[in-house]
Amino acid sequence: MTLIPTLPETIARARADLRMGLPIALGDHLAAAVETLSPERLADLRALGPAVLALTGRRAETLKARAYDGDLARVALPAGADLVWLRALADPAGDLMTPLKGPLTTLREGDVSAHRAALALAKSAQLLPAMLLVAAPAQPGLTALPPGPVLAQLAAETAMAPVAAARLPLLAAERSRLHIFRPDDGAEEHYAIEIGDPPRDAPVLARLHSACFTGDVLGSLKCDCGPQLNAALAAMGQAGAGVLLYLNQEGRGIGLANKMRAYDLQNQGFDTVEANHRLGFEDDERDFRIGAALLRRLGFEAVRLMTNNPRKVAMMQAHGIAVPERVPLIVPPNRHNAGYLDIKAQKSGHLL
Ligand SMILES: Nc1nc2c(ncn2[C@@H]2O[C@H](COP(=O)(O)OP(=O)(O)OP(=O)(O)O)[C@@H](O)[C@H]2O)c(=O)[nH]1
Ligand SMILES: [Zn+2]
Repeated sequence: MTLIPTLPETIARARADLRMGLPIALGDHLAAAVETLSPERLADLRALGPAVLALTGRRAETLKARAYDGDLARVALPAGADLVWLRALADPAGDLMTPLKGPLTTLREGDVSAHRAALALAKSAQLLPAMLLVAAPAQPGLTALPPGPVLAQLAAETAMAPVAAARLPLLAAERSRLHIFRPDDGAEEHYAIEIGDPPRDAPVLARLHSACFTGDVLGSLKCDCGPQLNAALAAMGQAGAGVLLYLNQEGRGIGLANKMRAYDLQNQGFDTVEANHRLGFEDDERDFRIGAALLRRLGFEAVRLMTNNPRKVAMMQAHGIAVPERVPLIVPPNRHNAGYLDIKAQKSGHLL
């Protein structure tokens, strides 16, 4: 029967539900995102049984909560815990103002697959990775998913289909085409800008650019994205050939809202890596398999990759794209981004 939603389609619905504040069923648990949960729904969920707050190991570290499950911690809700308490654990914005949230009691033993799937879904919905879970059966009308298969599906590579392409003369290169690719899992579309008519049997000058609304569109001085984007297009224009992938992985994959939370933490004195960790994310949540898949779909097998990030080179090679040459893409620092660029060199291995 083809009219029943597939697993990836149901996951896409679950992402939308969580973003709206609607709980979902994960196996024998109901799960809701703390960020979007209303007080009324919290009360209804708590009426069903003892509730647990699932946090990533990263967030638990900041909160000094024991993460017995390695990459995640299950915090038991004390009797008086309300939405203010939950949000304070979920969101590090107030950590410095109200540092003492504990002592927190975390659970050990038992099956954590629903909790792990819940956190993976929160990340894939670009919400704060903090999920409230209650052991209760699925309710009519709620999106229901099996935890194990959800985890496997979220870790799997998504197929990308070309949707449309057209000529798009650019300031940097008049002979350019913009290609749109759509994933089959209802997630973000990604773009490829093909400059000139690069031969498919030779390494192409290529750039994998991750979306940065603040840098690319607003000209933010806090990062190097805008100047890197322009420099890459200019180099390709000059060479007469190239391909720039514009990947909608804003904020290294955490989304613009979480990136602004990270910026707020940076204004409190934390660096770009610490800010991600305090929010409960890894330093870099991007899936670079998408870039390799798009290059292959466009017919490229080898790239001269414009990047300072050795991880990008390694990920291309690991996913079947040869990188015979890395082309550095250094732009002059300014007084707002010098610290950020230093941290990328020190902690993320960027070559400067
Ligand atoms: N989470 C987070 N993301 C940021 C921050 N500053 C910039 N970004 C994001 O970081 C990404 C920058 O990616 P790129 O320039 O493609 O990659 P890179 O890893 O720096 O490597 P290069 O190829 O050398 O530029 C974009 O998605 C930005 O939105 C920050 O402080 N926190
Ligand atoms: Zn940027």
